[in-house]
Amino acid sequence: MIEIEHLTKRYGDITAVSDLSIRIESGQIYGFLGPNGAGKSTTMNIMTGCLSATEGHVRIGGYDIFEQPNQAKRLIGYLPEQPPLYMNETPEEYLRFVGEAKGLHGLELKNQIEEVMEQTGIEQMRGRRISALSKGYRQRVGIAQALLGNPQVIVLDEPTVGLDPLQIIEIRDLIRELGRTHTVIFSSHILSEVQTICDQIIMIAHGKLVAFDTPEHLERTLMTPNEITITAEAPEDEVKAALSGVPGITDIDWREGEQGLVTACIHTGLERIHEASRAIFFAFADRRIPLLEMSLKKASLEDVFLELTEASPHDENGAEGEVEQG
Ligand SMILES: Nc1ncnc2c1ncn2[C@@H]1O[C@H](COP(=O)(O)OP(=O)(O)OP(=O)(O)O)[C@@H](O)[C@H]1O
Repeated sequence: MIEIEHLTKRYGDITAVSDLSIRIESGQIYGFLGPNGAGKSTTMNIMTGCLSATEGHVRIGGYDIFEQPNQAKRLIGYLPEQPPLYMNETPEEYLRFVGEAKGLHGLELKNQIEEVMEQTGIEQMRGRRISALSKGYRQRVGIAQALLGNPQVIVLDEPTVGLDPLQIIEIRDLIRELGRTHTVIFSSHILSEVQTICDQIIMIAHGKLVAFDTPEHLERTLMTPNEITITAEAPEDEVKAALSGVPGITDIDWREGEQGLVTACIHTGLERIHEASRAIFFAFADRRIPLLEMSLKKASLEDVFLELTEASPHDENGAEGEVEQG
């Protein structure tokens, strides 16, 4: 559906997107994840024909966005980070204006406006000025205009930013709903959001692709080890002896325990956390060593994100690499 090939965008000395290649298939929800300044908006602006590229190609449904912009743009609806809403207009007036700009008119325009207002739940607000709407409803109006013209792909740049928790839930539900009938690509720097909504995660940092996978597979294949923390009531040498026969342990950090107690943070192999915790339990039980505490910390998507997007010392953009979470 969308092919991005060797895409590069430079703003003077700043390389916002660097040799990015992605292939997006129809009918899935893609989360575009990356820290601030990673290049998400730049990529989305190029993909939707709003910005030129320095190098590379983008094809939408086989049409080149730079050479056949009209055909390519017809297949894509876009909600930019700051949608150009006309505050003095009502949603209905605004949608009519956008629809006409997309080449719709007459009955078709009227029907489509009704349809997108229903899809985004803004019918009740049709006659109010946009300036009087909450941020959540304004965002819905922005999504409604993206849906006009029946595009196959919907691209949403940070659609939940600045919304309150209830509005965030509503917009996420709307994205899920749209995912049933459209290919949806939305950017975010909120991990939990991307994890719960998307079928695929595209992760970028410093303008480069660092991961492209399902949320589940990304979590399973990351490099961060799992951790098991135990507290046992026994001398340290007995605890060491008990752990020496446990398979799957890659490393142990010994922590200072209270009197008579030993605390250790045990690292295990990637997929072996339960195997290791079961073996630890029985090793201590066999030796009748009281195990007072055992807690598991599984590697999470957050770990993957931090691991893959960590700012490199040679970061040419000077990007901050900060992570915000919802
Ligand atoms: N018009 C511009 N002129 C110069 N530099 C720019 C311009 N637009 C973006 N940049 C730079 O390009 C890089 C990528 O920016 P971009 O807005 O695409 O990132 P982003 O991932 O969308 O970030 P955010 O989540 O903060 O919106 C950043 O270093 C940014 O400062």
